[in-house]
Amino acid sequence: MMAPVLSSPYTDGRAVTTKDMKVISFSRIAEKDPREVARLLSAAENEGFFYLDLAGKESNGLWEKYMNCLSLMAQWFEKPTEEKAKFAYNSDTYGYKHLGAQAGPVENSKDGFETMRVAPTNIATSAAEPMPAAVTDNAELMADFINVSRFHVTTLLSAFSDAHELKGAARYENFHQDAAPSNSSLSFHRYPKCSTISTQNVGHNKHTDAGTLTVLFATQWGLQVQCPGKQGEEEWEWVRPMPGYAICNVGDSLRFLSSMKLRSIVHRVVPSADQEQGHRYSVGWFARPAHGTKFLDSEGRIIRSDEWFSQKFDVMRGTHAEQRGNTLLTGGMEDVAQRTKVEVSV
Ligand SMILES: O=C(O)CCC(=O)C(=O)O
Ligand SMILES: [Fe+2]
Repeated sequence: MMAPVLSSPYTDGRAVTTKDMKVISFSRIAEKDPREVARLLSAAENEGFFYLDLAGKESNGLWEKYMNCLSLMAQWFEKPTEEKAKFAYNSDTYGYKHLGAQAGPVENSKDGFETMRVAPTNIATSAAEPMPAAVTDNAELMADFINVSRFHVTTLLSAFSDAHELKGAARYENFHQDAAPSNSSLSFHRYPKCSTISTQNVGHNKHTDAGTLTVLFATQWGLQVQCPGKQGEEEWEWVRPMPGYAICNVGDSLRFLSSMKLRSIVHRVVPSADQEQGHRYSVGWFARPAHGTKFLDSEGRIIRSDEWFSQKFDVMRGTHAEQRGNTLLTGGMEDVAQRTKVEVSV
């Protein structure tokens, strides 16, 4: 059973302002309702983040699929680290990532999450680098979760293609043929229980997502987005967890493919009151274009999406000083002052 969503991310329960985000009905997008498509486009062009209401039959039980897969993986995360580390394959699309492998939200800190990633091609027991039994024994469930997530992404991408009047191979969904090799991946994240005042091995450093669209599932506080504040400086705002709704965001690859018409939002994860009580979990379907897809990036280069992806993950593992040196971490969404700011606390 899922615990109820806490009313506040703060341990003293104080009221919180949350980011006002559009709620898009997936059913209406699937039906090509022009008003809903216009709202979707406005969310992607102006905000870069939106809630996706999964209640309709068109969503094919996606929320329940997420809950079933998460409960399997939450049990798996209980295993000792040495056990989990057997599935670390030095890949950013499949296998285990240990706590602290990337830079954290605070200067000189390391991240506070473990990840188990499942690539669509990696579920079969026969894979050269096998997944844990929690995945292979439930291959159908995992494949179903991935396929239905994919269907959601394709439907959204197709709405963007229509809105941007793209034809044939130029349509966004056509860079995402299921059979084409890509870095698309299903990621299960666990942020171990911690105190909200710790700064080492907590949270997830600021970033934009490397791929096209992310469909994120989370029922606990922790996620924050960067928004222009009153003083002209960027400020962090909390994203309210909403059971039954996925949180979608436009990644660098889709922004670049759209010639910057669509926007990404810089986001991060910091410890919240939930994490004083137990681990925090989030699950993401990270859609990424087929290998070889080319675009103009935020460094002014024509680059392949798979190359952008691998450079970005290298930067995420780098030091904060290295991250300040180019636009890769936040995809060019920050001005120089913001990008080079040293974060001394969260
Ligand atoms: O854990 C979360 O809620 C967000 C994780 C995230 O932004 C990511 O993995 O790209
Ligand atoms: Fe992200």
